[in-house]
Amino acid sequence: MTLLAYWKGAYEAWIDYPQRSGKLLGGRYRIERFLGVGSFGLTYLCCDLHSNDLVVVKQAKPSKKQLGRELLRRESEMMEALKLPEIPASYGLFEADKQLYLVSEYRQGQTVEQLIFERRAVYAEKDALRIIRSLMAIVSAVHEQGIVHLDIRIPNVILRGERISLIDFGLASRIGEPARVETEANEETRRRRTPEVASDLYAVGHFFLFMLYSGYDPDDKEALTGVSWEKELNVSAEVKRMLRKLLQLDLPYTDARDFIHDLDASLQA
Ligand SMILES: Nc1ncnc2c1ncn2[C@@H]1O[C@H](COP(=O)(O)OP(=O)(O)OP(=O)(O)O)[C@@H](O)[C@H]1O
Repeated sequence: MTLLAYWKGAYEAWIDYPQRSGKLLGGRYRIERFLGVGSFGLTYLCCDLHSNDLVVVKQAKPSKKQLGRELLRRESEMMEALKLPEIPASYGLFEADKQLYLVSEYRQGQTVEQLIFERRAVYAEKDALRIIRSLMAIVSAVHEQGIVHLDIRIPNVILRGERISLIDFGLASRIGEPARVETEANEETRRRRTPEVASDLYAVGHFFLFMLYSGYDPDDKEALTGVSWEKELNVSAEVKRMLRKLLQLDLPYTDARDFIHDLDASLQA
């Protein structure tokens, strides 16, 4: 690494350092807790002093300059366009101390990532099918409005009992618009980021695999490292068929409703 690259990295880490708990943003939102940092934003749980409600406030990462701000504006626009009960409501953007922030509704619960990796939740095939079915109801409603999420992953789905929420619309795009991927992006990134229905379904395929792997104990079996999910996971023939289509190993689904049809048939079986 060159000395310049080193200093640039150190400078960015410094300007992107999360703000402290207790600080008031825009004279209204008191930081309760830092929730996390993504590629383009810093997310905080805040108390809205006007309503006394907890809200989520996302700050465009200072080091990402104009691009970070543009993406936050887009995220706000997408959330405004998608008023669905399973998507946190957007309360709009504000600017303070030259920083741009997006305020949205806080959804209690745990992300599927936290449930699997921290709570050690284990999902049997039927449980996973039910959750994927609820997720697909949201995904399909998003698609019906001409939008694709493009970042469906286990940290972006929150569960609380039967209630499911899909968050993080930072990469959401209108179906058919040009892909916003770098020219040197690999095949996997293209599959996930091209603004078309198949990209979300591909991501749901991986989400589904994460849930099914939650019950996988490699000690139960011979050393299978490096062997594909089809050999490692003990799943029904119908689930295998759905996964192969989602993951584009067989002729892919072109519409979320076709996958939902197969899910319903499997759940009723
Ligand atoms: N509306 C919300 N309700 C509850 N928790 C939330 C909400 N939005 C975000 N979070 C929490 O904050 C974390 C980071 O938020 P978010 O995914 O929006 O940020 P990000 O910067 O885009 O991160 P990444 O790109 O790494 O997913 C989430 O994983 C989740 O735990």
